[in-house]
Amino acid sequence: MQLHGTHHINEHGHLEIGGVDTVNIKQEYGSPVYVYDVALMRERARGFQQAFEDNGMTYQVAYASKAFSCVAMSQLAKEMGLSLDVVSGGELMTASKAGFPMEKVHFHGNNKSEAEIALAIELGIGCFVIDNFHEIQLIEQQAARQQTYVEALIRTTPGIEAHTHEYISTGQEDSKFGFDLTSGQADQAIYRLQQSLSINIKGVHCHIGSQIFETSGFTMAIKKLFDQFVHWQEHLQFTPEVLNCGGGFGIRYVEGDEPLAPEQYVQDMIQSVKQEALRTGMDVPEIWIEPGRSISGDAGTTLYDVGSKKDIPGVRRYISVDGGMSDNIRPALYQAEYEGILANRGHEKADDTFSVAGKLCESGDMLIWNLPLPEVKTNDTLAVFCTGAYGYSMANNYNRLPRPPVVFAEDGESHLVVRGETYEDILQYDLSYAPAKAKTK
Ligand SMILES: Cc1ncc(COP(=O)(O)O)c(C=O)c1O
Ligand SMILES: N[C@@H](CCCC[NH3+])C(=O)O
Repeated sequence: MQLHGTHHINEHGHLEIGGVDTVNIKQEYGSPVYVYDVALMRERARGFQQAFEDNGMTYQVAYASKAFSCVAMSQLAKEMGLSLDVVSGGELMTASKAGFPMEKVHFHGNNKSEAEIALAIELGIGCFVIDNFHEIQLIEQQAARQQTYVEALIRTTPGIEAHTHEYISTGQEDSKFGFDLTSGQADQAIYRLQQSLSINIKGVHCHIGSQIFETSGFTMAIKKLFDQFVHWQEHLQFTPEVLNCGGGFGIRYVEGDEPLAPEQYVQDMIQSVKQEALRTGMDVPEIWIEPGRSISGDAGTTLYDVGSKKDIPGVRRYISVDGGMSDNIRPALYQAEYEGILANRGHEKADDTFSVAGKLCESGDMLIWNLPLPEVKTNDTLAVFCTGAYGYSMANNYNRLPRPPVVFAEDGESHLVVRGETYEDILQYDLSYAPAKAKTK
């Protein structure tokens, strides 16, 4: 079992994260609980930044807050000198509440509402990543209403779609996002934006997918975009100042996952941009990236309490935990795989395999199949690793389970950064139904 960052087994045989014993964390905050290794998030973010700085590049590393967003995470992103990618009014308000510098916020989304656009302009965000023609119109209306103008990138679909560690070329018809390059939609969008009095188009964005293990998809996209840059310069006199290559850098969830070091993705990207600039005679643009999973993913660990057990002789041994697809929907949604250990007995040898079931009313609510563990007992603490991205952010109240708290651990201290939901929270939106007259047929 490979432990990440500050995760290690201490002298009591307990898993420790950020210098804090996870057995104590479970005792103090209850379970399930998401625990983040803050030092590891700092290391990941710094790795990306350093790679740009070592190459003397002008850059922005925007944390994709969809991976894990809360006020404390936005504050940490601010402290780490990151920009922020948001995709909704909710993520935008979270950044605003955290005092995140709005000029470093990039607003994404294929269906931003009028209200979201108005709010973003009011708050003074750094730029919109424009996805479609409808959005151009909405932004223009809102900017005119607020008597201002905005900066923007256009999101393009370069015809390269990455599926985990594979990539395949696809046509624009397969993506709901962005302006297609080959059909001329992107050309039309640029022309349209050049006429705009309220939108300044400063560059181009593309995002080819998520959990990518190699750099060839990125380099192919960069090549395609530079061909387009030449075309735009010739025909539209448009030269992008910014090239945003998106996110999607993979992490190691289980044995067999072999992501590159974060710096490597950036190195290859920079090299490819420089090569393409040389080939086409264009200037090297600013490079922006948007990592989500690769900053918060392997920093997060979920602690559960083991409850019931069920042995089916000759078939399987099940253990059930006090959470499941409500706090981690990824196994049910994507057949995502995870590893875990008993956090209170980390030094003991695994001598059998157990399949970890959630407590929700679905057979598909399985977190891990056939996990090697020592003989599991009720009230053991199960730690499931790499739940830091798209765990809390995709959590839900299925079966009316309260969402777990989030704890940041660093330098031997734990901090509650999102409190766990209570039954009162679950019930807070419910109103009674008491019609004056009972309806009769
Ligand atoms: C536009 C965009 N940027 C960034 C990301 C972040 O991706 P990841 O968390 O895989 O780095 C996503 C999600 O895939 C995305 O859609
Ligand atoms: N939510 C997905 C990834 C989607 C990324 C957002 N564009 C996951 O958990 O892997």
